[in-house]
Amino acid sequence: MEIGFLGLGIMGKAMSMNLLKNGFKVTVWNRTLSKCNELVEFGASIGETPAQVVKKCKLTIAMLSDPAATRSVVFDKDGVLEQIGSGKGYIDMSTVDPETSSKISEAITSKGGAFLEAPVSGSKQPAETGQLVILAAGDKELYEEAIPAFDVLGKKSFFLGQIGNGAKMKLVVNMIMGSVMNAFSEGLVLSERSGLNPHDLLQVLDLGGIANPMFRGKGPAMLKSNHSPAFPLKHQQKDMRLALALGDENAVSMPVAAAANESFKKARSMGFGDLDFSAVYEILKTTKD
Ligand SMILES: NC(=O)C1=CN([C@@H]2O[C@H](COP(=O)(O)OP(=O)(O)OC[C@H]3O[C@@H](n4cnc5c(N)ncnc54)[C@H](OP(=O)(O)O)[C@@H]3O)[C@@H](O)[C@H]2O)C=CC1
Ligand SMILES: O=CCCC(=O)O
Repeated sequence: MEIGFLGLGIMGKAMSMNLLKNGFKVTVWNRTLSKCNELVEFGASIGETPAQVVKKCKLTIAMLSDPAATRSVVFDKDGVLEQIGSGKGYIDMSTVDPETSSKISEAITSKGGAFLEAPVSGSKQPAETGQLVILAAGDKELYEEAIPAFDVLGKKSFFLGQIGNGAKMKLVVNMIMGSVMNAFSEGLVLSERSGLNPHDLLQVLDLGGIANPMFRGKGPAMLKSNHSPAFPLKHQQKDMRLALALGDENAVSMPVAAAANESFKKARSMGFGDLDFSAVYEILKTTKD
């Protein structure tokens, strides 16, 4: 199957590379076109615009930064809408809000195309090793058609029903993750400031009921102030913002998430947006009375 792939950032590059390595023909496009070259070395073709990619491929996947980017790639000149139509499918795997996803769905289906939202849980390494968790919703037939690709990209796919449910699930998961990252960072700083060895804290956490891959994977690097980006902080803050908006719409009080969002905003304002979201630790570490 020939697959189109739009967006070769941290995630898109790893995911499209994985598809290539597993025998799919892939045509790639990225706003900064030079980022396509590395994929070409592994057998990818280049489309010069999103419209060109959709024209060539029956199925096109997008993995873009945020709602503005996903809307632009669909609705702007040379965008997806110019070539989508009957017999073609478009799958947006970016993390966006349900409203953005619905608008894109309406536009694609009104031209006769099929649409699936399919954001993912899992970061750079799971993307490289095909261990993502896929949270799909929308066109069930397109979901079935995409399963061979999803089986390469992920360890488990969920079909969650109507458009918006994939986006909501992803935002809830990342709202929890962002809040936990703040609590974890506060714990690391508190252990250090109160005279404990934070490496001991990591070991204690790992043996108890709240042990998890995030503490295990990121903790040692955080203590060295290594925040090499797997999941950029600016995207985590975007997800907190979108999750808080979902909370507003549903009258759900979320004071913990709101406080976490403030920390991520502060970290962005200090220039940490392109670092890993673990860099929120740095703002807590530098705050003294
Ligand atoms: N990194 C992670 O761990 C995870 C990320 N996600 C989500 O996946 C998506 C991608 O994340 P990630 O790969 O980390 O992000 P990156 O910041 O690494 O990449 C963003 C991509 O979006 C493109 N882009 C940005 N703005 C525009 C625009 N206006 N028009 C066209 N293209 C645009 C960039 O193009 P260019 O190269 O030209 O800048 C790039 O290809 C996000 O929604 C994120 O929340 C989901 C799970 C995990
Ligand atoms: O959206 C990003 C998720 C990152 C992760 O699951 O580690």
